[in-house]
Amino acid sequence: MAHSLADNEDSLETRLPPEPAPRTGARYAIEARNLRKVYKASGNQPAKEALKGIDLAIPRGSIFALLGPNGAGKSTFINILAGLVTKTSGSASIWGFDTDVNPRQARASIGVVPQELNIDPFFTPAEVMEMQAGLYGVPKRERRTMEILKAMGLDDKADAYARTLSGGMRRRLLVAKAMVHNPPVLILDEPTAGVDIELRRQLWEYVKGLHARGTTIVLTTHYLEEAEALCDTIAIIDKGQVVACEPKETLLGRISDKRLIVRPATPATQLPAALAGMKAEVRPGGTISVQYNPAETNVMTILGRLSAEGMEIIDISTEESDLEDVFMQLTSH
Ligand SMILES: Nc1ncnc2c1ncn2[C@@H]1O[C@H](COP(=O)(O)OP(=O)(O)OP(=O)(O)O)[C@@H](O)[C@H]1O
Repeated sequence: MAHSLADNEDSLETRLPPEPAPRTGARYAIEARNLRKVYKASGNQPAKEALKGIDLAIPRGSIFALLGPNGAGKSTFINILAGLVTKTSGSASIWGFDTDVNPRQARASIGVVPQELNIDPFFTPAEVMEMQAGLYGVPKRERRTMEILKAMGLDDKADAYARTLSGGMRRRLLVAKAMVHNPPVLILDEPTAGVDIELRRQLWEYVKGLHARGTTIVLTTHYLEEAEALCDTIAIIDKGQVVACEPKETLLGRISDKRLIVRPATPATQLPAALAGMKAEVRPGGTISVQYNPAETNVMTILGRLSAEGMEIIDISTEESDLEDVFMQLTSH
């Protein structure tokens, strides 16, 4: 992706970020060091330490997921990067630009897609794009309104009132709007919250398209399935701290437990005594799921115990652990 530049610090033109001079950390799209945020006490609300020293390095070119339970601090982190919340201490840089030292370039290096669908219903997508381009000081000759709308599948809606757009189209318009100044990093805050499965998958395809064209993508999500399907690297934040940040496969490999699913001839209504002390449960339909670590427990031992208790088994299968297991283990929720 090309980044030409207005370099005048005094100019309002913060549009296209220059390639920063190579230096430590510049290979990261985003780098946070010991980032802290304490929201001050107000009224009867005590002060809240929302970020307790976040260290995070998001590689350039990745599709990166920021996962965490409600209140973990994900929005606070994103809002600090977007320049909407002031950090208490620590440092953050975007595309190699420190947010304190080069705030304009840092801000020009990211586009943020907010959670809310806040689009004026009486503007058309083309007008929304042109206004945003004006805000970022992108000169007319460099504007790519139709190109971006096309990439988001909205070119045929360029001149329709926003109020006539479907929810999915509005979300795509917000992504298009965030791309107006050609930022190398795009942050999506819960892009598919409350969106049905079909639309979610459609949005994933658009996001993958932007990534394939060179944009680094960072998204927050509550959907483990979304992180698993879309992202190559995943960080889990809990109570203002990073509890894991690894390539997806490494993270999934952390849990070596598997599950053995046993289907008895007579559907089970309660756990057999033979499984006492094991992590087991009866599933709807009367199958029994037993969690085990293959390095410690032999499947035949489990089956042998059930047979010895008189159970007739008609089928067995195994399941690998998924992101949900890792998430539950790391956040102990
Ligand atoms: N403006 C604020 N003033 C005081 N406390 C705040 C403020 N914004 C957030 N908090 C608190 O900081 C903590 C982190 O909130 P944040 O919104 O960053 O979490 P989150 O991970 O984005 O949660 P969610 O997934 O629910 O959006 C929470 O305890 C929240 O109540």
